[in-house]
Amino acid sequence: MAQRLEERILEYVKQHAAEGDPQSVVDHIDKYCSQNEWAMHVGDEKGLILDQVVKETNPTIVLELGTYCGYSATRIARLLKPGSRLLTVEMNPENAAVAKQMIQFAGVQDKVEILEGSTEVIIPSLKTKYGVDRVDFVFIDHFSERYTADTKLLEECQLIKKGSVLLADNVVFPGAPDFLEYVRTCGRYDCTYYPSHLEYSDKLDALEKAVFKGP
Ligand SMILES: O=c1[nH]cnc2c(O)c(F)c(-c3ccc(F)cc3)cc12
Ligand SMILES: [Mg+2]
Repeated sequence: MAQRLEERILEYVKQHAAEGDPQSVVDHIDKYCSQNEWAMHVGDEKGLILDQVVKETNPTIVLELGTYCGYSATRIARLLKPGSRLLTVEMNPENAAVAKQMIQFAGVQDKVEILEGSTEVIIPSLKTKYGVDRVDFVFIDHFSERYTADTKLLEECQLIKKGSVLLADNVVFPGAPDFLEYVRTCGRYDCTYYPSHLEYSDKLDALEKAVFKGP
C-alpha cells in the first residue's frame, strides 16, 4: 500500500486507466476519489465547467496555479490545440513528482510543463526564464489566500492582456472572499459566477471567471 494518498491515486490510475488516454486518466481519478478516498482535484462536476471555459477560450498559453496530482492539467491539456502549452506551478515537490508521472501516463507531457516552486517567485520569472509573453487562460486552484496577491502579480508582470481569462476554483468552499471582492469591484474584469459543488461532495462550491479588460 503506497504511503501517501497521492501515490495511491497514481497507482490506481496506472493499474486501471488506459495509458495515453487523458480522458481515461481523468475518469479513473474521479472514480477512485469518489469511491475510495476523497482528494482535492477540481473533480467531474466543476471539471465540466472548466472544460467549457477552456473550449470557449481556446487558449495557446495556459498557466495553472496548483498542480497537485495533475488532474486538472490533464483535463485542460486534453482540450488544447497542437502547439499550445500549459505551465503548471506546484510548490510541494512530492505532489509535483506524482503529477509528472500522471501527466506522462496520460500522454500529455508534450503540452505540459510542471514548474516547481511558489507562485510569488515563479510568476515574476515567467517572461525571462520561461519565455512567456502573455497567458491566455489561468486556472487558479492553489491556496485561496494567495488568489488576490497572485492575480495582482499577473497584472503587474503584464502577463495578462485584454481578453485573458482567469478561472478560480473554490470561491465558495474553502472560499476566496477577497478575490471575489477584488475582481468584481476593481473595474478591470468582466466576472461570471458558476455555482457548483465541492468535488466528490454535495457541499456547495463555485468557480468564478474573470475576463481581463486591460489595465
Ligand atoms: O487547498 C486547496 N487547493 C486547491 N483546491 C482545493 C480544493 O478544491 C478543496 F476542495 C480543498 C478542501 C480541503 C479541505 C476541505 F475540507 C474542503 C476542501 C482545498 C483545496
Ligand atoms: Mg480546488
